[in-house]
Amino acid sequence: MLKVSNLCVNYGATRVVDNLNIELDHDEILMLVGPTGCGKTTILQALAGLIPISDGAIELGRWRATPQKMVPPEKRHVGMVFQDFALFPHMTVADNVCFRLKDTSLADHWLELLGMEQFRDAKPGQLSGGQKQRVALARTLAHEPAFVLLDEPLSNLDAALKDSLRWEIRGALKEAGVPAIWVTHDQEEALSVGDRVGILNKGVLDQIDTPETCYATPASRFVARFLGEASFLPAVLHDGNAKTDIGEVPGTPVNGASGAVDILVRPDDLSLVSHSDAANSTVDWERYEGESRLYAVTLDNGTQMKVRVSHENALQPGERAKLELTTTHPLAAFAKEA
Ligand SMILES: Nc1ncnc2c1ncn2[C@@H]1O[C@H](COP(=O)(O)OP(=O)(O)OP(=O)(O)O)[C@@H](O)[C@H]1O
Repeated sequence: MLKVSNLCVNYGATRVVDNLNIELDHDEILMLVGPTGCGKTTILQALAGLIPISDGAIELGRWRATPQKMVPPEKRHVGMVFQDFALFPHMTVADNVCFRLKDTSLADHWLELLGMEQFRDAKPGQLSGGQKQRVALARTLAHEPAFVLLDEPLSNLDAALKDSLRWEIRGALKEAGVPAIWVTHDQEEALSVGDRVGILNKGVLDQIDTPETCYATPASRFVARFLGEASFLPAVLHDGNAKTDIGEVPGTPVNGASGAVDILVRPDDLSLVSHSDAANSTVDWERYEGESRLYAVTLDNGTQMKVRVSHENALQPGERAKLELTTTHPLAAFAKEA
């Protein structure tokens, strides 16, 4: 188990990672997300042993690193995967994967598993971005790392490739059976391929939990907004029931919120009907998304909500419409902001 306890990292007088606690099971994948500059790369560098830590401990198997006891990267058996692939351009695929490797049979195993065996003799310059990343992953896993750190491995690839490669990477990590921390900017990637998601806010982990829990019951408004479109609708929460101007739904209190609250509403928790006698809102703007349309709609009570509907349902800005809560699952209820 990879265990990070009360980890703090300072750059000079500035604390960049504050009291981080993570425990990862032997084959668990944690997706680490957060806004730019919140400390994601710093965490990976600290775990890899590339920078000193200021407080706390990192441990895995037989080693334990603290501010007093630096464990060098090679003793941690860490595998790293970067967005720019970091392959040697003058070496073939096979030589890249076998670089400093004692048992080269593992290289063949991972090249085959990642569909790259026919490119053994190619140089990185002859490969596409996705192929390069497969080689980089094969190289990392062939070295039998004790844990793997991935720093935005898909950010240099186009959208269509990202979608398939993320599942290949997940499959390979699961096959290797190692804990992994995967930094991404992509909230869809974070929610789909990880076993758990950690959301970092200015160096502090706001929440670490399953994707479903983080999305449906965020620990804070920051997490709610970071993981997707979020609208906050005034409601009165009583006995697990949230009453709003546009319908009643089950409510789950966050941090003991009760009475006058704001419930978190996602765009697919709502329906929007035009030409209704019971119109209660006005369309502000529309974003065409192909399969669907996203609307911003202001209710007559002044609250702006985002709602996603079928692409067939075209409304114009300024048009009156009826917005209704249609979900039956419980919505997270937050105390009113001061
Ligand atoms: N070597 C350094 N010396 C001083 N400050 C640094 C150093 N490296 C990073 N920082 C600062 O530490 C903070 C965290 O940086 P970090 O690169 O970990 O963020 P990040 O979440 O990975 O950002 P991004 O998503 O943009 O890659 C930032 O404010 C950054 O400016």
